[in-house]
Amino acid sequence: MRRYGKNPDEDDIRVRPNTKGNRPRTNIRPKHEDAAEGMVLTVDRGRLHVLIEDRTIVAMKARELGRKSAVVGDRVAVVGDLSGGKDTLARIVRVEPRKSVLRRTADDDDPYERVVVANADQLAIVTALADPEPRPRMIDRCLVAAYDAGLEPLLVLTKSDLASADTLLETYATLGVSYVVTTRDDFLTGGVDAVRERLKGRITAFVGHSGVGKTTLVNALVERQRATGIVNAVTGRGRHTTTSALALPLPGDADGWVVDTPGVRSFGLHHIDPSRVILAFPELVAGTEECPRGCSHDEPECALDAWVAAGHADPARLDSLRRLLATRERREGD
Ligand SMILES: Nc1nc2c(ncn2[C@@H]2O[C@H](COP(=O)(O)OP(=O)(O)OP(=O)(O)O)[C@@H](O)[C@H]2O)c(=O)[nH]1
Ligand SMILES: [Zn+2]
Repeated sequence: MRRYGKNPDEDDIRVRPNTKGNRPRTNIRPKHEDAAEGMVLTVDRGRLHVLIEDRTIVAMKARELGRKSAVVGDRVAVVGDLSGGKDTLARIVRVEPRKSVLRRTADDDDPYERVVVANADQLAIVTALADPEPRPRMIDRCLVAAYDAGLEPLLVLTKSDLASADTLLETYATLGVSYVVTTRDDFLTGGVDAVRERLKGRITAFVGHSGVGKTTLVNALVERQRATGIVNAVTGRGRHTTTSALALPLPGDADGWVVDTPGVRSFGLHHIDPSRVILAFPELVAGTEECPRGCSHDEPECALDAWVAAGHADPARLDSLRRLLATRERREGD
Protein backbone atom coordinates (compact mmCIF):
# COMPACT_ATOMS: atom_id res chain seq x y z
CA MET A 1 0.00 0.00 0.00
CA ARG A 2 1.25 3.46 -0.84
CA ARG A 3 1.40 5.62 2.19
CA TYR A 4 2.70 8.91 0.90
CA GLY A 5 2.31 11.10 -2.10
CA LYS A 6 -0.67 11.33 -4.31
CA ASN A 7 -3.50 8.97 -3.71
CA PRO A 8 -4.07 7.24 -7.03
CA ASP A 9 -7.74 6.78 -6.21
CA GLU A 10 -8.35 10.44 -5.75
CA ASP A 11 -6.16 12.27 -8.17
CA ASP A 12 -6.10 10.12 -11.22
CA ILE A 13 -7.67 12.61 -13.58
CA ARG A 14 -5.39 15.52 -14.33
CA VAL A 15 -6.64 18.95 -15.13
CA ARG A 16 -4.63 20.46 -17.95
CA PRO A 17 -3.94 24.16 -17.68
CA ASN A 18 -5.78 26.15 -20.29
CA THR A 19 -2.70 27.55 -22.03
CA LYS A 20 -4.52 28.82 -25.13
CA GLY A 21 -6.63 31.16 -23.06
CA ASN A 22 -9.85 29.74 -24.42
CA ARG A 23 -12.97 30.15 -22.42
CA PRO A 24 -13.04 27.47 -19.76
CA ARG A 25 -15.03 24.58 -21.14
CA THR A 26 -17.23 24.43 -18.07
CA ASN A 27 -18.87 27.67 -19.17
CA ILE A 28 -20.12 26.28 -22.43
CA ARG A 29 -21.25 22.95 -21.08
CA PRO A 30 -24.87 22.28 -20.31
CA LYS A 31 -25.73 22.30 -16.64
CA HIS A 32 -26.22 18.55 -16.63
CA GLU A 33 -29.84 18.75 -15.68
CA ASP A 34 -30.26 15.37 -17.29
CA ALA A 35 -27.58 13.76 -15.12
CA ALA A 36 -28.47 10.57 -13.28
CA GLU A 37 -27.95 10.30 -9.53
CA GLY A 38 -26.02 7.42 -8.09
CA MET A 39 -23.86 6.21 -5.22
CA VAL A 40 -20.16 5.37 -5.46
CA LEU A 41 -19.62 1.72 -4.48
CA THR A 42 -15.89 1.47 -4.94
CA VAL A 43 -12.92 3.09 -6.63
CA ASP A 44 -10.54 0.99 -8.65
CA ARG A 45 -7.49 2.64 -10.23
CA GLY A 46 -9.24 5.95 -10.71
CA ARG A 47 -12.38 4.36 -12.08
CA LEU A 48 -15.44 4.80 -9.92
CA HIS A 49 -18.12 2.15 -9.80
CA VAL A 50 -21.44 3.87 -9.35
CA LEU A 51 -24.81 2.33 -8.57
CA ILE A 52 -27.58 3.99 -10.56
CA GLU A 53 -30.97 2.49 -9.80
CA ASP A 54 -30.12 -1.21 -10.14
CA ARG A 55 -27.17 -0.92 -12.53
CA THR A 56 -23.51 -0.52 -11.75
CA ILE A 57 -21.72 1.71 -14.20
CA VAL A 58 -18.06 2.65 -14.42
CA ALA A 59 -17.27 6.35 -14.46
CA MET A 60 -14.39 8.77 -14.19
CA LYS A 61 -14.32 12.20 -12.68
CA ALA A 62 -15.21 14.89 -15.18
CA ARG A 63 -12.52 17.47 -15.71
CA GLU A 64 -14.71 20.18 -14.26
CA LEU A 65 -14.56 18.55 -10.83
CA GLY A 66 -10.92 19.56 -10.63
CA ARG A 67 -9.17 18.15 -7.61
CA LYS A 68 -12.40 17.48 -5.82
CA SER A 69 -12.56 13.79 -5.02
CA ALA A 70 -15.40 11.33 -5.13
CA VAL A 71 -15.17 8.48 -2.66
CA VAL A 72 -17.17 5.44 -1.64
CA GLY A 73 -20.55 6.45 -0.29
CA ASP A 74 -20.65 9.70 -2.23
CA ARG A 75 -23.88 10.65 -3.99
CA VAL A 76 -22.87 11.74 -7.45
CA ALA A 77 -24.43 13.02 -10.66
CA VAL A 78 -23.34 11.11 -13.74
CA VAL A 79 -23.65 11.82 -17.48
CA GLY A 80 -22.66 9.96 -20.62
CA ASP A 81 -23.14 6.30 -21.38
CA LEU A 82 -25.14 4.99 -18.44
CA SER A 83 -25.94 1.61 -19.96
CA GLY A 84 -23.44 -0.16 -17.76
CA GLY A 85 -22.24 -2.07 -20.81
CA LYS A 86 -18.76 -3.49 -21.09
CA ASP A 87 -16.04 -0.89 -21.72
CA THR A 88 -18.41 2.05 -21.27
CA LEU A 89 -17.16 4.99 -19.26
CA ALA A 90 -19.48 7.66 -17.91
CA ARG A 91 -18.52 10.96 -16.31
CA ILE A 92 -19.16 12.20 -12.81
CA VAL A 93 -20.08 15.86 -13.06
CA ARG A 94 -21.11 16.61 -9.51
CA VAL A 95 -20.52 15.34 -5.99
CA GLU A 96 -23.39 16.12 -3.65
CA PRO A 97 -22.67 17.65 -0.24
CA ARG A 98 -21.65 14.97 2.26
CA LYS A 99 -23.59 14.10 5.38
CA SER A 100 -20.43 12.80 7.03
CA VAL A 101 -16.81 12.08 6.18
CA LEU A 102 -14.67 9.41 7.73
CA ARG A 103 -11.04 10.36 7.28
CA ARG A 104 -7.79 8.75 8.02
CA THR A 105 -4.31 10.10 7.74
CA ALA A 106 -1.67 7.70 6.50
CA ASP A 107 0.23 8.71 9.58
CA ASP A 108 -0.23 11.24 12.32
CA ASP A 109 2.59 13.25 10.83
CA ASP A 110 1.25 12.98 7.29
CA PRO A 111 -0.83 16.13 6.97
CA TYR A 112 -2.70 14.76 3.96
CA GLU A 113 -6.12 13.65 5.08
CA ARG A 114 -7.83 11.00 3.07
CA VAL A 115 -11.55 10.61 3.07
CA VAL A 116 -12.19 6.89 3.34
CA VAL A 117 -15.98 6.86 3.28
CA ALA A 118 -18.57 9.57 2.74
CA ASN A 119 -22.10 9.66 4.12
CA ALA A 120 -21.71 6.79 6.58
CA ASP A 121 -23.98 6.83 9.65
CA GLN A 122 -22.20 4.24 11.72
CA LEU A 123 -18.68 2.91 12.36
CA ALA A 124 -18.47 -0.80 13.16
CA ILE A 125 -15.27 -1.41 15.09
CA VAL A 126 -14.50 -5.09 14.60
CA THR A 127 -12.39 -6.63 17.35
CA ALA A 128 -11.68 -10.29 18.06
CA LEU A 129 -12.11 -11.39 21.67
CA ALA A 130 -9.03 -13.57 21.16
CA ASP A 131 -6.61 -14.53 18.39
CA PRO A 132 -5.62 -11.71 18.01
CA GLU A 133 -6.05 -10.27 21.50
CA PRO A 134 -8.29 -7.21 21.74
CA ARG A 135 -6.50 -3.87 21.73
CA PRO A 136 -8.50 -1.39 23.78
CA ARG A 137 -6.29 1.50 22.74
CA MET A 138 -7.06 0.83 19.12
CA ILE A 139 -10.77 0.64 19.96
CA ASP A 140 -10.48 3.98 21.75
CA ARG A 141 -8.83 5.57 18.73
CA CYS A 142 -11.62 4.29 16.50
CA LEU A 143 -14.20 5.67 18.93
CA VAL A 144 -12.57 9.08 18.82
CA ALA A 145 -12.56 8.99 15.01
CA ALA A 146 -16.25 8.01 15.01
CA TYR A 147 -17.28 10.72 17.46
CA ASP A 148 -15.30 13.32 15.55
CA ALA A 149 -16.92 12.31 12.25
CA GLY A 150 -20.38 12.25 13.80
CA LEU A 151 -20.80 8.50 13.24
CA GLU A 152 -22.41 6.27 15.80
CA PRO A 153 -19.91 3.64 16.92
CA LEU A 154 -20.84 -0.04 17.10
CA LEU A 155 -18.48 -2.50 18.77
CA VAL A 156 -18.49 -5.82 16.96
CA LEU A 157 -16.78 -8.41 19.13
CA THR A 158 -15.95 -11.52 17.11
CA LYS A 159 -14.72 -15.02 17.96
CA SER A 160 -16.82 -15.32 21.10
CA ASP A 161 -16.22 -19.07 20.86
CA LEU A 162 -12.63 -18.38 21.97
CA ALA A 163 -13.10 -15.94 24.87
CA SER A 164 -15.74 -14.13 26.88
CA ALA A 165 -16.70 -10.55 26.12
CA ASP A 166 -17.26 -9.60 29.77
CA THR A 167 -13.97 -7.87 30.57
CA LEU A 168 -13.95 -5.83 27.41
CA LEU A 169 -17.58 -4.80 27.81
CA GLU A 170 -16.83 -3.64 31.33
CA THR A 171 -14.25 -1.22 29.95
CA TYR A 172 -16.83 0.27 27.61
CA ALA A 173 -19.89 0.20 29.88
CA THR A 174 -19.29 3.81 31.02
CA LEU A 175 -19.23 4.97 27.42
CA GLY A 176 -22.57 3.39 26.62
CA VAL A 177 -21.33 2.17 23.26
CA SER A 178 -23.63 -0.23 21.39
CA TYR A 179 -22.19 -3.66 20.79
CA VAL A 180 -22.83 -7.07 19.29
CA VAL A 181 -21.00 -10.29 20.07
CA THR A 182 -20.54 -12.77 17.24
CA THR A 183 -19.08 -16.13 16.44
CA ARG A 184 -18.55 -17.68 13.06
CA ASP A 185 -20.39 -20.85 14.08
CA ASP A 186 -23.61 -18.87 14.44
CA PHE A 187 -23.41 -17.43 10.96
CA LEU A 188 -24.53 -20.73 9.47
CA THR A 189 -27.65 -20.77 11.62
CA GLY A 190 -28.86 -17.22 11.13
CA GLY A 191 -26.75 -15.80 13.94
CA VAL A 192 -25.75 -12.89 11.77
CA ASP A 193 -29.27 -11.45 12.02
CA ALA A 194 -28.47 -9.68 15.29
CA VAL A 195 -25.76 -7.72 13.49
CA ARG A 196 -27.95 -7.07 10.44
CA GLU A 197 -30.59 -5.61 12.71
CA ARG A 198 -28.09 -2.91 13.74
CA LEU A 199 -27.30 -2.07 10.13
CA LYS A 200 -30.82 -1.63 8.83
CA GLY A 201 -31.45 1.56 6.93
CA ARG A 202 -27.92 2.86 7.54
CA ILE A 203 -24.52 3.03 5.93
CA THR A 204 -22.02 1.32 8.21
CA ALA A 205 -18.27 1.46 7.68
CA PHE A 206 -16.41 -1.60 9.00
CA VAL A 207 -12.87 -1.23 10.33
CA GLY A 208 -10.65 -3.81 11.99
CA HIS A 209 -7.16 -5.18 12.20
CA SER A 210 -6.07 -8.06 10.03
CA GLY A 211 -7.22 -11.42 11.35
CA VAL A 212 -10.10 -10.24 13.52
CA GLY A 213 -12.63 -11.96 11.27
CA LYS A 214 -13.93 -8.92 9.44
CA THR A 215 -13.99 -10.65 6.06
CA THR A 216 -15.77 -13.69 7.50
CA LEU A 217 -18.37 -11.40 9.05
CA VAL A 218 -18.85 -9.14 6.05
CA ASN A 219 -19.27 -12.15 3.76
CA ALA A 220 -21.91 -13.59 6.08
CA LEU A 221 -23.68 -10.23 6.30
CA VAL A 222 -23.95 -9.67 2.58
CA GLU A 223 -24.24 -13.34 1.62
CA ARG A 224 -21.53 -12.69 -0.87
CA GLN A 225 -21.37 -16.23 -2.15
CA ARG A 226 -25.00 -16.17 -3.18
CA ALA A 227 -25.17 -12.54 -4.10
CA THR A 228 -25.87 -11.52 -7.65
CA GLY A 229 -26.22 -8.23 -9.43
CA ILE A 230 -24.56 -5.32 -7.72
CA VAL A 231 -22.02 -7.25 -5.75
CA ASN A 232 -20.93 -9.37 -8.67
CA ALA A 233 -20.71 -6.36 -10.91
CA VAL A 234 -18.16 -4.87 -8.56
CA THR A 235 -16.26 -7.89 -7.37
CA GLY A 236 -17.01 -10.35 -10.15
CA ARG A 237 -13.73 -9.89 -11.95
CA GLY A 238 -12.01 -11.86 -9.27
CA ARG A 239 -10.38 -10.46 -6.21
CA HIS A 240 -11.04 -6.88 -5.33
CA THR A 241 -7.59 -5.54 -5.94
CA THR A 242 -7.54 -2.00 -4.65
CA THR A 243 -7.28 -0.70 -1.13
CA SER A 244 -10.41 1.33 -1.72
CA ALA A 245 -13.40 0.78 0.46
CA LEU A 246 -16.22 -1.26 -1.02
CA ALA A 247 -19.91 -0.69 -0.36
CA LEU A 248 -22.04 -3.84 -0.33
CA PRO A 249 -25.82 -3.89 0.06
CA LEU A 250 -27.49 -5.93 2.76
CA PRO A 251 -29.64 -8.63 1.25
CA GLY A 252 -33.43 -8.53 1.19
CA ASP A 253 -35.29 -5.39 2.16
CA ALA A 254 -32.90 -4.38 4.96
CA ASP A 255 -31.98 -1.25 3.01
CA GLY A 256 -28.57 -0.93 4.59
CA TRP A 257 -24.99 -0.83 3.38
CA VAL A 258 -21.88 -2.52 4.65
CA VAL A 259 -18.77 -0.62 3.69
CA ASP A 260 -15.68 -2.76 3.96
CA THR A 261 -12.50 -0.73 4.40
CA PRO A 262 -9.50 -2.93 3.63
CA GLY A 263 -6.24 -1.59 4.98
CA VAL A 264 -7.88 0.89 7.36
CA ARG A 265 -6.92 -0.33 10.80
CA SER A 266 -6.79 2.79 12.81
CA PHE A 267 -6.96 6.50 12.35
CA GLY A 268 -4.59 9.39 12.46
CA LEU A 269 -6.19 11.65 15.00
CA HIS A 270 -4.26 14.86 14.54
CA HIS A 271 -7.21 16.69 13.02
CA ILE A 272 -9.61 15.71 15.80
CA ASP A 273 -11.51 18.54 17.42
CA PRO A 274 -12.01 17.82 21.17
CA SER A 275 -15.23 19.80 21.17
CA ARG A 276 -16.71 17.32 18.71
CA VAL A 277 -15.60 14.35 20.79
CA ILE A 278 -17.29 15.91 23.82
CA LEU A 279 -20.59 15.84 21.96
CA ALA A 280 -20.57 12.12 22.70
CA PHE A 281 -20.70 13.13 26.39
CA PRO A 282 -23.72 15.44 26.38
CA GLU A 283 -23.76 15.88 30.16
CA LEU A 284 -20.21 17.29 30.07
CA VAL A 285 -20.79 19.81 27.29
CA ALA A 286 -22.22 22.57 29.51
CA GLY A 287 -19.35 22.04 31.93
CA THR A 288 -16.83 23.17 29.34
CA GLU A 289 -18.23 26.71 29.24
CA GLU A 290 -15.91 27.77 32.06
CA CYS A 291 -12.85 26.17 30.44
CA PRO A 292 -10.03 28.41 29.23
CA ARG A 293 -10.00 28.98 25.48
CA GLY A 294 -8.59 26.04 23.58
CA CYS A 295 -8.72 23.88 26.69
CA SER A 296 -7.37 20.38 26.16
CA HIS A 297 -9.74 19.26 28.94
CA ASP A 298 -6.79 17.55 30.52
CA GLU A 299 -5.05 20.45 32.24
CA PRO A 300 -5.27 21.96 35.74
CA GLU A 301 -7.46 24.88 34.55
CA CYS A 302 -10.03 22.60 32.95
CA ALA A 303 -13.46 23.36 34.37
CA LEU A 304 -14.70 19.81 34.02
CA ASP A 305 -13.20 18.71 37.34
CA ALA A 306 -15.30 21.28 39.20
CA TRP A 307 -18.32 20.36 37.08
CA VAL A 308 -18.03 16.72 38.09
CA ALA A 309 -17.23 17.61 41.73
CA ALA A 310 -20.46 19.63 41.81
CA GLY A 311 -22.33 16.48 40.90
CA HIS A 312 -23.34 17.41 37.35
CA ALA A 313 -21.81 14.31 35.85
CA ASP A 314 -20.32 10.93 36.70
CA PRO A 315 -16.55 11.18 37.36
CA ALA A 316 -16.11 7.90 35.47
CA ARG A 317 -17.45 9.58 32.34
CA LEU A 318 -14.89 12.36 32.62
CA ASP A 319 -12.18 9.74 33.05
CA SER A 320 -13.41 8.01 29.89
CA LEU A 321 -13.44 11.25 27.96
CA ARG A 322 -9.88 11.98 29.04
CA ARG A 323 -8.79 8.48 28.18
CA LEU A 324 -10.21 8.91 24.68
CA LEU A 325 -8.69 12.35 24.17
CA ALA A 326 -5.33 11.00 25.30
CA THR A 327 -5.29 8.49 22.43
CA ARG A 328 -4.66 11.38 20.06
CA GLU A 329 -1.00 11.09 20.95
CA ARG A 330 0.23 8.19 18.90
CA ARG A 331 2.23 5.56 20.75
CA GLU A 332 4.29 2.57 19.82
CA GLY A 333 1.97 -0.16 18.53
CA ASP A 334 -0.99 2.02 17.49
N1 LIG B 1 -12.51 -19.24 16.27
C1 LIG B 1 -13.02 -18.37 15.39
N2 LIG B 1 -12.28 -18.05 14.30
C2 LIG B 1 -12.81 -17.17 13.41
C3 LIG B 1 -14.08 -16.57 13.61
N3 LIG B 1 -14.30 -15.73 12.58
C4 LIG B 1 -13.24 -15.81 11.78
N4 LIG B 1 -12.32 -16.68 12.25
C5 LIG B 1 -11.01 -17.05 11.67
O1 LIG B 1 -10.10 -15.98 11.86
C6 LIG B 1 -9.21 -15.88 10.76
C7 LIG B 1 -9.25 -14.47 10.19
O2 LIG B 1 -10.53 -14.27 9.64
P1 LIG B 1 -10.78 -13.25 8.43
O3 LIG B 1 -12.25 -13.14 8.24
O4 LIG B 1 -9.96 -13.59 7.27
O5 LIG B 1 -10.20 -11.95 9.14
P2 LIG B 1 -9.95 -10.51 8.55
O6 LIG B 1 -10.17 -9.61 9.69
O7 LIG B 1 -10.71 -10.27 7.34
O8 LIG B 1 -8.42 -10.56 8.26
P3 LIG B 1 -7.66 -10.17 6.94
O9 LIG B 1 -8.29 -11.01 5.86
O10 LIG B 1 -6.24 -10.54 7.23
O11 LIG B 1 -7.89 -8.71 6.78
C8 LIG B 1 -9.65 -16.93 9.77
O12 LIG B 1 -8.83 -18.07 9.95
C9 LIG B 1 -11.09 -17.23 10.17
O13 LIG B 1 -11.47 -18.55 9.85
C10 LIG B 1 -14.83 -16.94 14.79
O14 LIG B 1 -15.92 -16.47 15.07
N5 LIG B 1 -14.23 -17.83 15.63
ZN1 LIG C 1 -11.57 21.83 29.77
